Amino acid sequence: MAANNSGSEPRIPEDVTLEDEAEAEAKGKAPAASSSATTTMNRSGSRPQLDLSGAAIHGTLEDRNPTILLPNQSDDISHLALDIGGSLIKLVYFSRHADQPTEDKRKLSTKRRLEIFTGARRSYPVLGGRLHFVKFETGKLNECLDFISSKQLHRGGVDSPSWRSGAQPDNIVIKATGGGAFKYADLFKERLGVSLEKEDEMDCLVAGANFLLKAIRHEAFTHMDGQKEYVQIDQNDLFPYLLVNVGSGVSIIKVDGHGKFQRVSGTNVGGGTYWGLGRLMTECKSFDELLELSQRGDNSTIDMLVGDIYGGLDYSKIGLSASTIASSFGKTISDNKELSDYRPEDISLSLLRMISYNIGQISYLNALRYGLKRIFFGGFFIRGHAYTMDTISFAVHFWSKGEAKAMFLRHEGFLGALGAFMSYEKHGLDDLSAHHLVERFPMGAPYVGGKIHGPPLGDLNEKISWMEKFVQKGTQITAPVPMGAPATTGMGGFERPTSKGDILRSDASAALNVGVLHLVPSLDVFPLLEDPKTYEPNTIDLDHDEFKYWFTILSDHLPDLVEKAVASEGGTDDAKRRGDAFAHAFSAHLARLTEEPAAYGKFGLANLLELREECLREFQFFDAYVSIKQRENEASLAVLPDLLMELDSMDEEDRLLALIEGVLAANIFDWGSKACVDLYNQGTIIEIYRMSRKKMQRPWRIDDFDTFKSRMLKKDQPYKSALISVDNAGADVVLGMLPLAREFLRRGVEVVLVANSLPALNDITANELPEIVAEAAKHCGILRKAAEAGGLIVDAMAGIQGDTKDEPASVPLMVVENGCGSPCIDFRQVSSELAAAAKDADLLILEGMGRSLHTNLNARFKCDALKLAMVKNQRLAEKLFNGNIYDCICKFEPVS
Ligand SMILES: Nc1ncnc2c1ncn2[C@@H]1O[C@H](COP(=O)(O)OP(=O)(O)O)[C@@H](O)[C@H]1O
Ligand SMILES: CC(C)(COP(=O)(O)O)[C@@H](O)C(=O)NCCC(=O)O
Ligand SMILES: [Mn+2]
Repeated sequence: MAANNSGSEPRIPEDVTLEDEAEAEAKGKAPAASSSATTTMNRSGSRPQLDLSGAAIHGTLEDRNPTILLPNQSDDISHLALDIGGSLIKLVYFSRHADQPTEDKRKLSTKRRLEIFTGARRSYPVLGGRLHFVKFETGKLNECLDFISSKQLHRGGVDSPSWRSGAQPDNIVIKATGGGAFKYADLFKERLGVSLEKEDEMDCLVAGANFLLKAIRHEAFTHMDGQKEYVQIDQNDLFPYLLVNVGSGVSIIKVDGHGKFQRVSGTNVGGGTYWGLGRLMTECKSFDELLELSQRGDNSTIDMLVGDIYGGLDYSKIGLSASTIASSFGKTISDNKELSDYRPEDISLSLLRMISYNIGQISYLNALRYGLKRIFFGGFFIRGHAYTMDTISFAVHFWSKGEAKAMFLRHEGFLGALGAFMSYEKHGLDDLSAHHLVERFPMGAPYVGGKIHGPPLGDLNEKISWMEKFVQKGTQITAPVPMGAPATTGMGGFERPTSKGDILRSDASAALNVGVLHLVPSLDVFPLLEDPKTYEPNTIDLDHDEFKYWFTILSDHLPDLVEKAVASEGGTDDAKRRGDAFAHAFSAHLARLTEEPAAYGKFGLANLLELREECLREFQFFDAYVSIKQRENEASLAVLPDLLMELDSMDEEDRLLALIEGVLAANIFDWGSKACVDLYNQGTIIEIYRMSRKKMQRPWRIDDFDTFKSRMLKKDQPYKSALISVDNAGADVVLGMLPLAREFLRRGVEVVLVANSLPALNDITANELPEIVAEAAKHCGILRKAAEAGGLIVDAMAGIQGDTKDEPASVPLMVVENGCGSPCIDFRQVSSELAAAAKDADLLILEGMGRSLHTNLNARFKCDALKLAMVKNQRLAEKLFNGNIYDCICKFEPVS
């Protein structure tokens, strides 16, 4: 964990994306010790390297976040790389997950677990952790040095053994690129005792861009007429492309492959020119101030336009409108005016247009020269600024007559630093794919519209204090995005920016655009997805109207959620503080997304619901619904024996129907649905369950039950292995899903129950499930034998009701975690445990609104799939099924 260094950390006036070390989610596993014992890792002779020899998992195999011991790892490992440019210093650093003991109640026998893991075990060359992105002004190098020093980044972070033992960082080498790696090498040695190992700037830019384009799903986007659109990059069709890095100066690189590139051109008129000239010509003290000014500018007072020359007319013969700039700053020659006679706003806009347009044009010419159609723009000049991107895109589009496409990168300014980081040998990043990376947006950095800046937020208390400060100030915890779509003439010119907002989202808040990248090597693509490339988890696009609706739903639900969360932590004053901070943080995210829906990349409802859970965890609410879940589990387990008896008295066909009805009816217990929560005031759990069952009337809104039943009754083609993804705690799992699982077991079908890795609303987790199964097994031989066979019940608990030794062996009942902490599931990123279990499955059952309606309703799988849910939201029922709230869905999709 970060040291509690409030007050001692440097002030960071630049945007920073800081670690959230409040909770750990490591799933990194060490590679098999033998396989890496002799690996040589030293590509370029630098010392920082991970020595994985002898690596071993420390702790029990059940640990979700096992500590990895690297006995042969020298203490001076560096997890930091720098790009020291003419204007800005960019840092990329890696923090390993905090070693947090996980309380794991799972009763899986080690033997069974090993069986599962044998299938899933692989060697993970990269350790689980997080990549952070931070920048400083080069002119404030000292702040950067203070930052590195306070976090001991040059010594592997404050958690590293060398830091704790107070060892000297002799011989530590840090990868660095950019001119400053040469210029400031001595200062780094003097201040931090570290040597900078220089990496070639172009190598780094290309390595960084290639990594991002390969590993981050929504890294690249187009920006035309104010519209941002993410572009899916096909890995097999990435090269060649043109990379234009707009930093202080501009580098133009033709990229043909990994490590294959040529710097084909460049221009000295770049970001430094805009900022430098702008500073001289206006009173601006910061780059952002200058950019902000441009948003209120009118360049027609400064630029000579076609209309100025043609008496207000277009020069239509060559396609130039009257508002096209004929000559940047050209008008100032004819007026008898001094610099002070011009508005700084107009100057800034003229400058911005001149430089952006010029860069766009030169880039296009180079693309033309090499026959390239795609141009990626990076560098901090872009700064995610809508008008800058629109201007560049316009130039590329205009000159290429739509043939070439300008694309931008979310990690625009960090290409070089990432590339330098990549140059550490054997960190394993090269092997990472999109499914190993999860981007999160913690409130780790102070961000607010206005000018509040502050220290990096290392610990929970600091974060809470920040949120409180915002509230006290009555400041809106979001900064508006002032730019509307600029009006284009379509004829080679731009009108002025149409929106007149005057605040550029503060630099610190812009940090939210780039989150912390969590490296989770144990995530996998679900192997039963029919086509992972075209798979889209979200059923409905979160467009403007849809977002507005969910904004209201989630905002309305907040007070109740906070109350539950605070109660789950004992209702203490500390919990109340954290509850308030959580509410403000989540509201701030919502407000941010309202301003710019694409702020965090391509965002669907699944992401939004997960963001809420992540926010809770950020403020250390690990299970807001814990007592509700317990209460409902107990009440449901008490009536389970009667239900099982009732089911056992039915014939096969009636029983199947009763089971599916039971699942649908019990899915009503959903604490995320407002309508359902209102219902809970009207009766006990069992009363509501009975009422819900009584109301089950076929045909359901989607009713494939008969086809499913026929398939189940096919005696010559029984299923072998069913993956059953469960949803909510209480009646949902106990009275709905467990009896269904039992039906499969009694038919000789192996069952793997799939549950969340982390809590989300009232969802049952994989940790909680074995106890429930064990409880249920006390009254049911089928469940008991299967749970024993699956290692779910340890020996001591077996034989509770008579000796089962003489009974025939059962197929196993197992539990695996799905890798998620959300009410939805994205099958591109599931636990390797689930991926391994899926290999033998011939039936997948998805249950609940989150996992089978909000997500995956249209997903196709390689095995038979049954999607079961009660629709607990009127709008969704109308939108998806032209139906009503409490409609039921039983969608069966056999593969053949
Ligand atoms: N906060 C900032 N301070 C200074 N320049 C900034 C800032 N934000 C964006 N910029 C722009 O980014 C440019 C630097 O981009 P960058 O990619 O970091 O290049 P370099 O490596 O040359 O420093 C500056 O010249 C300026 O135009
Ligand atoms: C979060 C949920 C998807 C959980 O549903 P579940 O998967 O448990 O069936 C659902 O509660 C939901 O969409 N709630 C918000 C809509 C509402 O309050 O009407
Ligand atoms: Mn749920």
